[in-house]
Amino acid sequence: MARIVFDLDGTLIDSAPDIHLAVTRFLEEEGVATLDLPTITSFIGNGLPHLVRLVINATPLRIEHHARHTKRVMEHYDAVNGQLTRLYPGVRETLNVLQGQGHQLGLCTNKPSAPTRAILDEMGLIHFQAVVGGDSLPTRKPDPDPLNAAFAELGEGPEIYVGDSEVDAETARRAHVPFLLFTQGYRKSPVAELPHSATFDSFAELPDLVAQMMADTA
Ligand SMILES: O=C(O)COP(=O)(O)O
Ligand SMILES: [Mg+2]
Repeated sequence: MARIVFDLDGTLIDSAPDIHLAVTRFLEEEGVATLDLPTITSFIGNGLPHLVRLVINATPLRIEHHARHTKRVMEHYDAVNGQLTRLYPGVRETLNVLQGQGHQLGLCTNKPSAPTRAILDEMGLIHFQAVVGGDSLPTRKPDPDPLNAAFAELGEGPEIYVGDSEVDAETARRAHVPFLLFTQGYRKSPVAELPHSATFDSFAELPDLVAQMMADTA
């Protein structure tokens, strides 16, 4: 059986509306014009401190206050996390199927660990034997270390990484791990520009895709 590690934002959950809400509350508090959902969605992928840097660059706010602003956006996010976030269709059923087939499941996200644990609890996603967050290690994706750490915690078996973005494709490439690209997440470039082993549009396709990859590598 395989070790399958998943990305979180834009892969298992559509969390952009809550991240947008947190940033909106923060910008209102600062008396600054708010940014729309597509803009904030395009900022997701490299972790919250990076997202706040992009927000600062898009507003009159100043980079000297990055640490304080990051802390405040995080507080707003912790307060709203789960309100507007939804699982992508079929996620729960597919995780149940893969776990039932004996695969070892893990999570590797650039979202900080505390809100990651909170949203997994909220969504009842209890499938992961390894959870690596954006602040779990000194580096984050696209550095391959967090992904490798998740696989190491899962023990033995072929490795598969499942994600939605440029950052995930690059992480998989650097870790030399087969990458399954979910096409309905927060990717900014065309599918063809992201290195991948296969793509899928719906979670119902994933168990067959995994079985096929295992047969190909056997
Ligand atoms: O928090 C982010 O910026 C991205 O999170 P992800 O790695 O789960 O897509
Ligand atoms: Mg993602």
